[in-house]
Amino acid sequence: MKRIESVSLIGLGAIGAAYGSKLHELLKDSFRVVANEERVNRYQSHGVKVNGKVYHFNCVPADAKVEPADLVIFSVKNADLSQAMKDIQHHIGSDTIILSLLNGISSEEEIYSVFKSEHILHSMSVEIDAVRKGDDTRFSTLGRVEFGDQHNVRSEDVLAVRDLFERAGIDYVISDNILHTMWWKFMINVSINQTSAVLNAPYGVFQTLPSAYDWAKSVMREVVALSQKTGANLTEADIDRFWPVLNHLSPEGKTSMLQDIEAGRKTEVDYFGGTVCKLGEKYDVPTPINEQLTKIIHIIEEKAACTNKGVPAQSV
Ligand SMILES: NC(=O)C1=CN([C@@H]2O[C@H](COP(=O)(O)OP(=O)(O)OC[C@H]3O[C@@H](n4cnc5c(N)ncnc54)[C@H](OP(=O)(O)O)[C@@H]3O)[C@@H](O)[C@H]2O)C=CC1
Ligand SMILES: CC(C)(CO)C(=O)C(=O)O
Repeated sequence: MKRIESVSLIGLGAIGAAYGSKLHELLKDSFRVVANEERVNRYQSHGVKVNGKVYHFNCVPADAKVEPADLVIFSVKNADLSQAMKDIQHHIGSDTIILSLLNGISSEEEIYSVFKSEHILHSMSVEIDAVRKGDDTRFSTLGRVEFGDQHNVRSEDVLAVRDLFERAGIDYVISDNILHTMWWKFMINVSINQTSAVLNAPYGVFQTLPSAYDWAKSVMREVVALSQKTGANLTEADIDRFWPVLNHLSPEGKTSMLQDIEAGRKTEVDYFGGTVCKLGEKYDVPTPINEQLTKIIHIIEEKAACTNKGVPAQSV
């Protein structure tokens, strides 16, 4: 069996730092964090905090020529993926396994279009409630990584990643139907990320207010309808499967999209509601709630961009 002895990760944010802390504890300096000079200086001068503990990861500048890693993990936001692929290219060799922990349903394809690698696994992290403020990440649960081969076979790569997760103490599930798994997570993000962003609501609001969760479910139903056309075939039972997951998250925890809104960053709305609306047009499936959510979130982003530039929104 292939054994993963070296891992390179790009995107030391909430997700990257949370899983990175486990990989660093296992692999020490064979776990490398790739970043540009400004980020490397920042990570090296203060370290990165995960649940109160300061980590000094082995940071490698993006332009350094290095030995390829056994496994490369992407954990940037979708809009940063294209730059991240350039920055981490020296870490990807012909045998390197690639995992993308990005939400949405397009990152694996985007990575394939650049590296043409047969070693890209599909994956997603679920039931994790990591919240990041600057370089300080906290989580109450690390959840699990669900991953699999695009043909749903237990390939050598799948078994190698399973072995790594066992050694690192990262919970995982190997999916037998990766398309369905990816779409299930997509449905959750389209729903809970976007509704939490416009309601300014941490998980506790959805756990305790039936009206909020009912609305979130109506967003999921648009994705269920679409999935019937794409072959992912989600059903009402898949919606019901999210309730116990939601209740396992910290009431104070926040979706990655709400964290983006609060930090005045651009969100991943184009990869969630934006994608739903495009697919809705393609397959002639109505997606009215996603259309409104997408519009509202774009407006919130525009307001934040004005604030960031010091321009009052009313003068634009
Ligand atoms: N947070 C969560 O609970 C979950 C998030 N996800 C998904 O995981 C992905 C990452 O989300 P999250 O961790 O929350 O995002 P964050 O914004 O917390 O982290 C992204 C990190 O990527 C860094 N980055 C961006 N571009 C580069 C680059 N070229 N080189 C090196 N570093 C780079 C950013 O650095 P800087 O800050 O310096 O710009 C930032 O630290 C998203 O797709 C999200 O939807 C999935 C499950 C749960
Ligand atoms: C499912 C959820 C909401 C938390 O793990 C997530 O994926 C996110 O915050 O982006």
